[in-house]
Amino acid sequence: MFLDLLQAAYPWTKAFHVIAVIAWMAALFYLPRLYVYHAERVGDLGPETDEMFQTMERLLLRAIMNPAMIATWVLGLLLVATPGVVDWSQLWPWTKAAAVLAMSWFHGWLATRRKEFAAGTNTRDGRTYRIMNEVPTLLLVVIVLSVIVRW
Ligand code: HEM
Repeated sequence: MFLDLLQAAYPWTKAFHVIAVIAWMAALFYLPRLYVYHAERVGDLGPETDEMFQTMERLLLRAIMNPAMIATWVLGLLLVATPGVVDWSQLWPWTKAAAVLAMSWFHGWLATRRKEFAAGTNTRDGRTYRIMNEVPTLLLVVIVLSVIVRW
């Protein structure tokens, strides 16, 4: 019964999964960019700029990044539960799962860095955030190749 429902909803579940993924990725790309500017400029521009960055970072995390991650996970797991969608004897579900777990770790890493900026205890420089900005790009490539090429 529930499985029939999942099967009937499959294209919709997949469509909303991809929509949630796009929102999540947009935030995962933008937040480390904000951290680059925050880490590099805050000394020159004073406490008002610091507060403005903090507000942008908090809202991006709370209003977009967290809800988008939850929606991506819930809809993704519904797809996993849909009969005939995932064949665990193939390689692609495993590479995708590994990259998705790494993406979720990156999300948590960014959330911890936000708390440090809010407490005024950030120790990392702009260069570190520039480098970390590449992490979601690399993981995105692995995920899209996994689901589309299906090795
Ligand atoms: C968070 C946990 C996630 C789970 C459990 C999950 C699971 C799934 C499953 C089972 C499918 C269906 C595959 C098919 O019908 O062929 C799917 C499709 C898809 N996923 Fe995810 N996914 C997750 C996160 C992500 C992320 C982070 C991305 C991108 C960064 C992503 C991108 C996609 C895309 C583009 C498709 C559509 C592929 C197609 O058209 O066949 N997913 N996902």
